[in-house]
Amino acid sequence: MVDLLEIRNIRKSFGNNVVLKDMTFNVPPGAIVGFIGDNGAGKSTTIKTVLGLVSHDTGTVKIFDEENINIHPEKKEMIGVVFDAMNLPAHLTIKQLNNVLKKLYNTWDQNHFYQLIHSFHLPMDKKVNEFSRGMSMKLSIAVALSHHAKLLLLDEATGGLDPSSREEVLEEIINFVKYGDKGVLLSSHIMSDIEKVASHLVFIKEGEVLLSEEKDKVIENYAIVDVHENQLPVLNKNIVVAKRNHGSHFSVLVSDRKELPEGIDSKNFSMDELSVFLTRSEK
Ligand SMILES: Nc1ncnc2c1ncn2[C@@H]1O[C@H](COP(=O)(O)OP(=O)(O)OP(=O)(O)O)[C@@H](O)[C@H]1O
Repeated sequence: MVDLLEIRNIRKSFGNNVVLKDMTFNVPPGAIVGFIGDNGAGKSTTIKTVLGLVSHDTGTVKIFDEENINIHPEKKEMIGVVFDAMNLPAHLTIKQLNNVLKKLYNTWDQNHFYQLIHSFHLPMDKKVNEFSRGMSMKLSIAVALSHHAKLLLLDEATGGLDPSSREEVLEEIINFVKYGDKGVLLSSHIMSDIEKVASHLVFIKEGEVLLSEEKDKVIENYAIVDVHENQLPVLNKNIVVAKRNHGSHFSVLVSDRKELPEGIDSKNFSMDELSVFLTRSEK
């Protein structure tokens, strides 16, 4: 099966500021890709580029194997999007919104929408502009999940949610990919969420991909080792992903712990530690 989303060598600048440099990764069918990077790393710009909301300078974006600029409006319905600040019509109640969305999307699934509204504990009678930030977020997620999308682009979608709402939303995201034909790009700063649901990890820093890998491979094979600078040359260059300098010592992230020379001990790491390591490392 072809990738649902394929981003190849994307470069984007705003004036002299190059914010995406050679960005390359993909979302295969069945995958939940955790998209991770510090504030300003380029996550939202990447997602906006995918949607054609900002133009890119060079590179290609393919959605469902078609260049995103050529994508037919009907196929656009197959993309569900949640941004941090969504603009759903403020003066409508959920029932009224349902009537609008029914006309907007050929594939609108009212039953599923109301099911999600119920399990997200959203009020039917309040207007959207009376919703809290978290409630608005849950509503946006319910909308994105209710038009039979094949690809979900979720930008910080779980950020403002309380722990039990986050769990409900994460369960729905896992449900979304369960038949193996749909995929999700999920940007988040909450590493426990990524750890819970992601099948793939894409870490970026200053518009560049530092690591793009299946999560299980990272957990099974990757390791962080502490070495003296004199020991650096004994490490196989092909397995060195990134390193951090601490004076005469280095912490090194390697992609295959089995390739480590004898006498160099590896340590396990949490997703949080991996995230901090990568964003503070040199390549
Ligand atoms: N419209 C714009 N004009 C100029 N610069 C922009 C614009 N949009 C984004 N940028 C810049 O692009 C860079 C990447 O921003 P982006 O919003 O993609 O980061 P992000 O990874 O989503 O960050 P956060 O985690 O804080 O949401 C930042 O330096 C930002 O200032």
